[in-house]
Amino acid sequence: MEYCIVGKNIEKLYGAKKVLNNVDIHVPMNSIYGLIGPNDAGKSTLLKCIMNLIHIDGGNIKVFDNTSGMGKHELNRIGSLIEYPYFYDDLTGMENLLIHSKYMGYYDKKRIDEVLDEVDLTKDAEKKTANYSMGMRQRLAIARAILIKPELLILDEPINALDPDGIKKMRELFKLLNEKWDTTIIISSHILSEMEYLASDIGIMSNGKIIKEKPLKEIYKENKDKIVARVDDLSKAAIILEERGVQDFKVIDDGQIHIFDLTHDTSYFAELFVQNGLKLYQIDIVKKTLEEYFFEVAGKN
Ligand SMILES: Nc1ncnc2c1ncn2[C@@H]1O[C@H](COP(=O)(O)OP(=O)(O)OP(=O)(O)O)[C@@H](O)[C@H]1O
Repeated sequence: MEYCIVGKNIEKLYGAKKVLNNVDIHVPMNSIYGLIGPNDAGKSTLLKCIMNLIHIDGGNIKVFDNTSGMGKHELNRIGSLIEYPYFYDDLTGMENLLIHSKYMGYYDKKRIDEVLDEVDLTKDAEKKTANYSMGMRQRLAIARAILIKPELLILDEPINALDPDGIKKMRELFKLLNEKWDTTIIISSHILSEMEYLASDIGIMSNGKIIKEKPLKEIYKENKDKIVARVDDLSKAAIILEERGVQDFKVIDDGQIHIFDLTHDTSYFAELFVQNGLKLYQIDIVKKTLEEYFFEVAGKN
């Protein structure tokens, strides 16, 4: 597998506190890598270390082919949004992007108009950013990050200030960048349902470590689906299952029974319950969500 970023044994201390404790990270080329974890896990710190905004105290980070980490050459291939989106607030959105494109040596007025349109800011382009809402600042920061058509995009909680429409548009934009330009994207977020839509790979951080790293597809494959049935008499349903030798099930308080033994399908259990006189209100196969997986993994750690 080809990787865009490989970090090994990364350590970062603030005073005596080890904020990153031997972090290993592997970001596959052309992936959308969702970095998730509770508050204080160290996600922003890790992204800052990858960006070389702060120095690491141990370990190493390979960016593209550069084993010394992020250098000048790599920075020209990267777009980022880390923490609060700062701008020259006396200038307009457009002027801020013009300055950034000159600074990056990527002057293309057409591209500036294009990114403003992509983040839905065309009509606000001539307003001073001092008058932007937080959501508008976040969208302008995303426009700035994608301006140079980066090969790698590093986004720290890029959607937390956006409304549902803004979140949907950004999701489509990130997917488009990934599919059309092969942009590798590392994105940290607390919105796990959003990560499920977006990410191809997941890294779970807890207490300054990456405790799990996997393609989302594998997470789904490993985490067994379950059959969820809603019936009128849960105790009777449990007895019926036991009589049939089904042991891997759980009675849930709110009228549901969860069956993890999937050697039979839903129609088998539907027939079994109905033939034994139960009222069956609903029966479905349900996939484990990323949120459930996250709590399971984070809970163990
Ligand atoms: N400049 C700093 N000086 C001292 N401690 C810091 C500094 N920056 C971060 N920390 C500490 O490092 C720890 C990890 O912070 P970090 O912001 O990386 O976590 P996070 O996972 O991004 O959290 P959140 O989800 O809340 O954004 C926290 O305990 C924080 O207080």
